[in-house]
Amino acid sequence: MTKLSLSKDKINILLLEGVHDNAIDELARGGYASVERLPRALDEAELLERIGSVHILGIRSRTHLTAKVLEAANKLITVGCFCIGTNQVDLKAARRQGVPVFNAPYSNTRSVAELVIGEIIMLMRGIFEKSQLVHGGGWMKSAKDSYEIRGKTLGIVGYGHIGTQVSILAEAMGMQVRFYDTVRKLALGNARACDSLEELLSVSDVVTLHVPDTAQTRNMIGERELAAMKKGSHLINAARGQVVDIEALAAAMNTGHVLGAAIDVFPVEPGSDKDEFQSALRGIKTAILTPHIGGSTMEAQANIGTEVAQKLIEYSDNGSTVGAVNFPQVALPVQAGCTRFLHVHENRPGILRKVNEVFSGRDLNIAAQYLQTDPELGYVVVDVNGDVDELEVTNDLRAIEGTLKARFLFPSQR
Ligand SMILES: NC(=O)C1=CN([C@@H]2O[C@H](COP(=O)(O)OP(=O)(O)OC[C@H]3O[C@@H](n4cnc5c(N)ncnc54)[C@H](O)[C@@H]3O)[C@@H](O)[C@H]2O)C=CC1
Ligand SMILES: O=C(O)C(=O)COP(=O)(O)O
Repeated sequence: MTKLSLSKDKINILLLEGVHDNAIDELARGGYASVERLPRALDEAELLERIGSVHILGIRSRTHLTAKVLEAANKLITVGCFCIGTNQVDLKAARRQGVPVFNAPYSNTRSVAELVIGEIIMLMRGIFEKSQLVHGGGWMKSAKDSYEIRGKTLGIVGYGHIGTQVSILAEAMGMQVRFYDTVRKLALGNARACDSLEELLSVSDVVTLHVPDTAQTRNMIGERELAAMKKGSHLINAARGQVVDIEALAAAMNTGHVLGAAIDVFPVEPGSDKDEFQSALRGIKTAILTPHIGGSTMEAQANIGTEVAQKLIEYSDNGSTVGAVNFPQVALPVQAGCTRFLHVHENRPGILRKVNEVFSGRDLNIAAQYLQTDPELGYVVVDVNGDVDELEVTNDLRAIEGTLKARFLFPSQR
């Protein structure tokens, strides 16, 4: 039977923000039963109170894992973001704690792309404003500012997993697609790259944003960029809230320069469904505002639940970091009859030698070893044959200066 440094029933798993049932089922199949699931995010104070006893934490986009929380997470071995974005986690602080962070890079991309396609038509026909009026007893039967999307130009900023799917769907409906990305990308179908963001903004009837939240994308759409958009055009943001200067967008919409917008993500989003949403866009009739639900479909959530739970199990069971967003990627097939040790350390000279001395000093045979490093971090997986005092070895590994984390996983299949 597989023996863990901590038996599976003692591994405490906390899943926040209503992670899908599939995650619980997958974890149960993997032998992990000590799982607590909460429907909401926890704030920093609540996290600080609870994190000390958590071994595996699952979150979505609303839980902010700050350096302070991670430093208090003495038992934490891994974090799963049950979404695409990982900007809500201080990834560097997690690395410093020797904690790999996983996400689901594809599972909700189609859902976002479909929402965007729907919004393009809603915006180009002024559906939101007209529908609101009808709800209030009004009747605005007019073709003013309403257009077919056929033949119009869609500008996609960020031609990654979501941007490319939007591109294909929009072309299928007869739109001309232009895109701008900082990385050279293969243009799909008849889409054409723009040389600059300014060029894209100046030719597009609808601009849709699909970039991650980075220092370069913060406020990438501000007053200047909005002014560079065609008069009467539309903006869609289902990427990250910080990408658009919301005050500047509200001003551009109030003058009518930007006719409509569909915004799913905001610089500040309510921590829970009970908190009031504040934004300068509230009340602007041509602004479709949605509560960060781009990836919130039954299909996406089910797939994400399975995908991320599997990654967490893989890491907990055998140390695989394949798919981790902040860690060197290591996967080593399980060796029969071996005990597996995992050692995460600062990448500085001499540490691997000291790790090996822990084993050679005991006359232990290393059956397999796999090391991956990046400029700051080293992660080594060591499989050792025969009888070994796991606790003693792990303690010696932990004593090596520069060690961030050390644990053992097997012996198995003896
Ligand atoms: N609203 C929602 O519920 C959801 C939002 N998202 C967000 O959508 C965004 C995009 O997701 P994916 O397409 O999966 O990401 P991705 O990583 O596949 O694509 C992002 C693209 O943006 C490009 N890029 C990065 N910086 C850029 C810059 N400064 N200018 C132009 N291009 C730049 C990258 O080269 C890449 O091609 C992420 O921020 C993610 O968090 C994802 C899923 C659901
Ligand atoms: O996948 C993402 O990056 C998202 O923005 C979706 O976040 P959520 O899981 O809906 O909180």
